[in-house]
Amino acid sequence: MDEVLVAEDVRRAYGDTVALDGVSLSATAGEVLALVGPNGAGKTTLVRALTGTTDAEGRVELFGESPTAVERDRIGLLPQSFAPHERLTARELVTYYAGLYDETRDVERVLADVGLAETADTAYENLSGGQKRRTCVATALINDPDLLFLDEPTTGIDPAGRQSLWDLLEGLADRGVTIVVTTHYMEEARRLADRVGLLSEGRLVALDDPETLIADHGGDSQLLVEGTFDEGTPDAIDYPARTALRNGTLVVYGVRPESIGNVVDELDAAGVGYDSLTWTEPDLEAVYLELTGTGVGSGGEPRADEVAAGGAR
Ligand SMILES: Nc1ncnc2c1ncn2[C@@H]1O[C@H](COP(=O)(O)OP(=O)(O)OP(=O)(O)O)[C@@H](O)[C@H]1O
Repeated sequence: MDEVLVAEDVRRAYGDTVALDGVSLSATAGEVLALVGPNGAGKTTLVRALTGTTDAEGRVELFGESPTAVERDRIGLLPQSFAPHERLTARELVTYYAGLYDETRDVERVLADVGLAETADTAYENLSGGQKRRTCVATALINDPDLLFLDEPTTGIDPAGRQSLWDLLEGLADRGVTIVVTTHYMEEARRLADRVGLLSEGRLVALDDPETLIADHGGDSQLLVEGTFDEGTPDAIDYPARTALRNGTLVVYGVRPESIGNVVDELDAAGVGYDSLTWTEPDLEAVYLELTGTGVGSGGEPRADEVAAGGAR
């Protein structure tokens, strides 16, 4: 398969801070690769190393050339920090970026694709956070790139806007565009990516398709029982699966949906009252926790409570 992107042993340090500690990966045409990790894991530095916007050790090739040698039109980049001129409208901004390339897509089509057709004449400073981010995405799409890097494109975008952006990116990938996207939303990575790379402290701890990652490292499904329990409660329940208290929640591991009734019977038999039951499948968050000992959390910050949960396993 033709590799559009190859990176080998990429390293980058800022003084004593090791931002990238030997990352190797590749991507093929039409592949969506998601890079996931909490704040400080190295996602932005990796995107910058892959696009040649920061110096890094190791080998990076895009279309068989060094990032700075590749024809500019072929690459689209949405940096994490991107602050366009506030007084220009969305249409003016996208038109401005179109002027930087010899050949571009139609400005109106790109604005429509990112859902800004109705707000194209609003000054950037008056757009909502999500509309601003979508304007930025549009500037990365205007040159009709073959390889697109998006550093946290959906941050600040509401669920409906995220959904439509995902649909847009899937359409691009179907047309053969390779997409490298960073996110700290695990579900976004699972939904969008052909392969997910889990970054922790500058290292790529796993890179595979999300369902394989979950099957290999996600562990058991769990039944979460909310209520008021004491330390002896897990032992009072006569159920074959492992049961533990985690931050006040009674967790029964390895429960299949069809067995939830059996757990309820055991809780009743043991005289354990509860407020609610929630059944959860293993997900990428569980994979990350298993492989790194820490969680990512919805805001990208490491989840201390999940460190404790990891210890309880
Ligand atoms: N220009 C810089 N100067 C000094 N240190 C930096 C610089 N850029 C990144 N770092 C450090 O490198 C490490 C990786 O940062 P990076 O921004 O790549 O992480 P990230 O995963 O993108 O985080 P976030 O989700 O917060 O954007 C962090 O410890 C960060 O403080």
